[in-house]
Amino acid sequence: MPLAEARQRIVADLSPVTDLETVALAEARHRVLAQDIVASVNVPSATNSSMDGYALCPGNDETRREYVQVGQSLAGHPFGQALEAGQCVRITTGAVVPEGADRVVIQENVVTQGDTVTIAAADDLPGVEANIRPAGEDIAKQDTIFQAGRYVRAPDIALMASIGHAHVKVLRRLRVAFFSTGDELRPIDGPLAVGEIYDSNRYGLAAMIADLGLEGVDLGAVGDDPAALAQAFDKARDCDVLITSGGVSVGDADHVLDVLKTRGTIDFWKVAIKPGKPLAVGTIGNTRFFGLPGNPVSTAVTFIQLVRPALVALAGGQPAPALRFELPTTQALSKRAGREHYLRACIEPGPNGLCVTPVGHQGSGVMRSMSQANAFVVLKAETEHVDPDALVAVEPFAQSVWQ
Ligand SMILES: Nc1nc2c(c(=O)[nH]1)N[C@H]1C(S)=C(S)[C@@H](COP(=O)(O)OP(=O)(O)OC[C@H]3O[C@@H](n4cnc5c(N)ncnc54)[C@H](O)[C@@H]3O)O[C@H]1N2
Ligand code: MOO
Repeated sequence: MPLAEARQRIVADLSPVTDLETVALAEARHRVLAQDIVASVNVPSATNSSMDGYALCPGNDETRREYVQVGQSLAGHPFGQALEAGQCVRITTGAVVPEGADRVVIQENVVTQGDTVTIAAADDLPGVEANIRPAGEDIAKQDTIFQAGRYVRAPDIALMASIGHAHVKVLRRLRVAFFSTGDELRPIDGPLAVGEIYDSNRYGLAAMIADLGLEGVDLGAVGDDPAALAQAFDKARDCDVLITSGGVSVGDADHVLDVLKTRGTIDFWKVAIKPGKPLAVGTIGNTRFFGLPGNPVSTAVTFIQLVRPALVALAGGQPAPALRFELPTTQALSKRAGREHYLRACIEPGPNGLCVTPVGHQGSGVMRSMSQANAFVVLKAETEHVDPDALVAVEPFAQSVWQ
């Protein structure tokens, strides 16, 4: 199946979670908002100074340079009275600007003698509103700062705290079960016999699921045994999603699809992507199923490119479109026509601006390429050759996957 069609089919007809829970704001990071967030206060709450200096009431005399200091307004300790023409107060950053004052002069620009504050140079006369932050400059009371469906990031926590929003209604976390398959897999804290390998994909999957803020349910490593696989499938029934790694190709021990057929349905199998061709997508009852190929880079690439947008949508969020742009490649690239290729690459500064270089060995078992890379180079299915310095499509890893 062409990659574009697979992408479309994966996100079509998804039923996002709807159950809500209320969490303390500090727990809301990487959760999906289940309510619009409306400000009940202005931020800042009062008109205040952005600098340490003197809040001035020039009256009708814009060129006035001499003022009488009648008090002070410190952050948390407002002056509390109105100023008259020719008066000023000492003011600190964040302190309330008293009524009557309409500008602040920074303290570096004045000389003081007793109660008299003089602006040293005519050039330093502040204009109206200088160094003043109006009430509601950031958020006005009744503003909707976020809409339901928003994925909460660290700055959002600060913004909600700034309006005193102590508890937040969020969607329940998507439950994502996962297991790896293969008789060769061993726990990572034991020895290896000949032909055995550590079960690295399960750790990679757990980390990618956790990175999204979703609840991972680790069902362990399952041998190449249809009965054991069937049991593992059944354990995932109360989860929203099941992701497996391995056993989806055409080998004698690749039983995942046969077992899936006894438990649910296969929507499609095999996508024109490299790495990741034998990806299988299906359903078991209400659980969405993604059978990822076992080669570690294939597991990671199919998760990022095809599973992640579905997880975001199922969790109640909006998958962000891929941030894709073109950069010159420092190397010639060759491939066979037929599949869209996702090369692991590094975007780096070059002599004429940014360029991109594929990192190391591109084999689908070579996980170091994933670890070292900071971007994918995407080559179209029909592409066979790219010359050095030609523009290629690039997708940086750092982009957000939630809108
Ligand atoms: N005759 C054909 N052979 C293969 C084809 C094909 O079209 N015809 N497709 C190849 C492609 S492409 C891929 S990708 C792999 C995927 O196969 P499976 O999903 O069945 O994966 P396995 O055979 O179970 O494992 C592949 C490879 O990955 C290692 N592996 C598996 N699980 C883990 C794990 N949890 N942690 C680390 N490494 C793991 C496994 O040992 C194998 O080396 O099939 C090709 N074959
Ligand atoms: O296409 Mo498979 O996923 O590379 O090795």
